Formats: sequence, C-alpha cells, structure tokens
Amino acid sequence: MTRVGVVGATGYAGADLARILHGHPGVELSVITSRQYAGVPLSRIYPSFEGVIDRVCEAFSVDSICEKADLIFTALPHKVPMDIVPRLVERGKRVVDLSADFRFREVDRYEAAYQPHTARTLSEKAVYGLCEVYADAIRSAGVIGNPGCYPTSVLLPLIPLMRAGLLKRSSVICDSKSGVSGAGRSLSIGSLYCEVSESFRAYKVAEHRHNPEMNEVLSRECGQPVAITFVPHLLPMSRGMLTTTYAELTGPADADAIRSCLTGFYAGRPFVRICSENRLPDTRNVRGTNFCDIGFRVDKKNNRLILISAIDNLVKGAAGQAVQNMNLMLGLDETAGLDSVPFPL
Ligand SMILES: NC(=O)C1=CN([C@@H]2O[C@H](COP(=O)(O)OP(=O)(O)OC[C@H]3O[C@@H](n4cnc5c(N)ncnc54)[C@H](OP(=O)(O)O)[C@@H]3O)[C@@H](O)[C@H]2O)C=CC1
Ligand SMILES: CC(=O)N[C@@H](CCC(=O)OP(=O)(O)O)C(=O)O
Repeated sequence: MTRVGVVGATGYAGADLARILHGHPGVELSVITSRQYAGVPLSRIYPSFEGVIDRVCEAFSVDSICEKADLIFTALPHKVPMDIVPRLVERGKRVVDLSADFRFREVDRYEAAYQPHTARTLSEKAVYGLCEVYADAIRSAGVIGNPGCYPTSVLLPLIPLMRAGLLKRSSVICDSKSGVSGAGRSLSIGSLYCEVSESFRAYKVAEHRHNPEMNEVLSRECGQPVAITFVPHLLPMSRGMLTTTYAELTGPADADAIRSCLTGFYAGRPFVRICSENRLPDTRNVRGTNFCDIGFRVDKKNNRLILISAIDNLVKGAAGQAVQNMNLMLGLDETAGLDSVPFPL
C-alpha cells in the first residue's frame, strides 16, 4: 500500500486531507506534520477526529518524511512549498501541492501575482491538477499544482464551452462566493465572526490572485489571450463556493447545444454533475463531497449564457481534488476515498 504524508495537516485543507486519506482504501496515511502542534494528536485540534484519527503530528523534516512516505501532500501557505517541494522531488518523491506555487506554467504570471519564485524550472514542469481536463498528464506527473478553489469552480464549466468556441472570449464575467474556510485557519480580523456574520461583501474586485491563474489556463485552452472579469465575495458560512458566470454566445442561443457540449465533455467523469433542467446547483448539495455541480440558463433576449457551478471549497476546491490527483498518479480508481454519498440536507 502506498504510504502518504500530509505537510501542514493542522490547517483546514490539511485536516480535510487527513479525513479523506484516513478512509482511503488504497493508501496509508503514514505521517502528518505541523510546526505549532508537533507531538500533539490531530484529534486534539479537531475533536471530531477523536478515536478515529488520533495520529500525532510531527515536526517537518525532509529526511523523516521521505523515509515514511512515498507521495506527499503539501498543504502550506503560498511561498513555503517552493522551498520544500524541490527537496522532496530530489529524493524521488511525488508531490501534490495545494498552494499556488506550482500552478503556473508561465512563472512570470505567478511572480506578478505572488512573489519571486525560487523553483522556476520545477514549476514549469509541474502539471496543473484540474483532473477532468488534464488527467493524462496528471497520471505521469512528478509534481501537481492543485488548482485554486475559485479557479476550479470557474474553469470546469467554462473550458468545454470555450474549447468548442461557443462563447465570446472577451465577454466572460465570473462572480464567485466563498465560505470563510477559504481564508484558512490562521487568525485574521477579516475572518472573525462579527466581521462576516449577517453580512455579505465583495473583495479584491477584479484584482484577486486567482484571476491570473484562470487567465493562464483559459488562454492555453483557447490558444489566444483570454482575460476574464472575476469578482469574489465572502459568504457568512464555513464551507461552500458558488460561481455565476455570464458570457455572450457566439451563435444563436441554443440550450440543447450547450447541454450536449457539457454532458459530452464530462461523460464518464464521476465528479462533475451537469444538473438536469429542473435544478440549479447550490452549495448544500455538494457539501463535504468532491462534486462540482454545473447548471445553466440561456438568456435569449441578450444571447447570453449564465452558468452556475457549486463546489465545496475544501473538497473539490482543495483536499478532494488533491486526492483525486493522487488516485490518477497512482493508477487507482479515480473515486477511491471520495465516493461517500452526499448528505441529503
Ligand atoms: N482553505 C481553502 O479553501 C483552500 C486552500 N487552498 C490552499 O491550501 C493551502 C493550505 O490552506 P489552508 O489549509 O486553508 O490554510 P491554513 O492556514 O488553515 O493552514 C496552513 C497550514 O500550514 C502550516 N503552516 C503555516 N505557516 C507555515 C510555515 N511558514 N511553514 C510551515 N508550515 C506552515 C500550519 O500549521 P502549523 O502552523 O502548525 O505548521 C497549517 O497546518 C494554502 O496554500 C491554500 O491557499 C487551496 C484551495 C482552497
Ligand atoms: C475566502 C477566502 O479568503 N478565500 C481565499 C482563496 C482561497 C484559497 O485558499 O487560496 P488558494 O486557492 O489560492 O490556495 C482568498 O480569497 O484568498
């Protein structure tokens, strides 16, 4: 059985990784690390794990983790993985990194949005882990840049339609809403209960760092520069992400053509559900799951398509997609560890 490790297991994404990997039939969670909680069981930090995941966190050391794990997830703040991942790769380990450090092929774009990159060559070689689109490259990848949560919810509905030339490239506007867990577990005033409850706000309007990530992928897909307008919002709830995308159609409005493009592209892909005509996605129905639900309506008067997509930001937007990537890399069933039935309410 493949031994896997999680670096940064005490964060929200790391804890969801531990949760999913613990129940995974094809791998063994052999090591979890933390700086602040070395020597402490994960169940002390997340009491829901008590009696289930009592594994003790260890201080991170390259030697120790390389001895104990064959594949390693890094669930750390941006900038930290670019120093750690090359050392794991040198030791022959395969890595799924949840930060933005290995998401960009065009490293200049990363540097413009984040900071100078200290592992440029490795970043150029890493594979962007959007599983439903890049599965072939993911299977043989050494390093995966696991997509951002907003980009996952934006790219999955758009890529099939943009590849098929059904949407005007310059007309795309994406309006996303995220639960507060998207900001991570570290203390920040913006995440305090009194700052987020009973309220709803846009932030980083048209200047969020996920925007260049989406633009890079869509430009590659279209073979021409694409720059979408992206506006994120913070929702007063813990998990969940809903994106509404508006785009002009290139031809006459044809809902059947849209549906057949989406269902054709995602045929046989277990985690993308194209909603039936009588349903639109919502965050409740994907909570705790690796699903991305996609629905749409055609605005005939304006010849515009409106796409709605919903994910759990911590699962399909982070830990779930990371495990899906691992499944592809290891040649396991893509759904292994991720096939729990969603809560009905
Ligand atoms: N939250 C989400 O919805 C999503 C998160 N991601 C990405 O996943 C990664 C983790 O995010 P998230 O879990 O939300 O973040 P958290 O802030 O909740 O967790 C970060 C983890 O990293 C550890 N850590 C923090 N600083 C350092 C450091 N300087 N060196 C080493 N370890 C450090 C922390 O534990 P300790 O201090 O004990 O070491 C903690 O375990 C990020 O890159 C994030 O962008 C991606 C998509 C969605
Ligand atoms: C609500 C909230 O603050 N969300 C985070 C984005 C999500 C995230 O975790 O960042 P990465 O996907 O890039 O790793 C933000 O806006 O920065």
